[in-house]
Amino acid sequence: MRVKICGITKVDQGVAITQLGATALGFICVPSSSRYVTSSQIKSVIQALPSKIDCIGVFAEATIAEITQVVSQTLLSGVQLHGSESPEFCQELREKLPEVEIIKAFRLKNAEYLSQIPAYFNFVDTFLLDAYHPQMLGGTGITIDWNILKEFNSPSPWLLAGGLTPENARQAIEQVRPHGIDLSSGVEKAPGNKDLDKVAQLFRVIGNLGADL
Ligand SMILES: O=C(O)c1ccccc1NCC(=O)[C@H](O)[C@H](O)COP(=O)(O)O
Repeated sequence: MRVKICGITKVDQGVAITQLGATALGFICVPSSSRYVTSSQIKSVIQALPSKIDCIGVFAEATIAEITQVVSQTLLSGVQLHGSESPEFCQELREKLPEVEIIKAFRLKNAEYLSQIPAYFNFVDTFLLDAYHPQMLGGTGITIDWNILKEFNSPSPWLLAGGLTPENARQAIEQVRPHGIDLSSGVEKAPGNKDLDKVAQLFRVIGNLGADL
């Protein structure tokens, strides 16, 4: 199972979280976020990692040129689109960056929001289902109503996000059965400052649960 820890801002924390077992790190490339990091900060973290894991840049309403510039300045392996990017935008990005994983995030207010997703099936590699907040784009700590995901079927793998913590992650995985999970504020001391004890607790709690799914 993929475990993505998002909102990495510090080299030592990126290294420690990789050693604890994360399969992906997320870097917030949205300037208005308190977890925002520059290309140079991203590169410093990635160059220090002890093993090769997925490194994902998170963007919202950025232009194709802005995204490709950050990817070319860093060693990002994937791009997460967290705004209202269209299927056409994803298609164009895929043509520009054929080797880069494209993750499209959806912020779900209710079950009807899931109906937007099929239009993206041909243009993205992975989906990320996150909680809806009227003012904040992500890292909100709000949990999705997992019941609305019972009917969700996707030909592509998908990650469950939104308010996951070491306390509820195991139940979420067992109930929702995603291909992976994404956590940010649930393993933080403050925005952008990860709590390594909580990250370690997370990996103890989920153990090798992924192997059973
Ligand atoms: O985390 C942010 O500050 C952020 C800002 C703008 C767009 C996206 C952002 N985060 C995206 C993520 O992938 C988070 O990990 C996801 O929203 C889950 O966050 P949380 O509920 O805190 O676990």
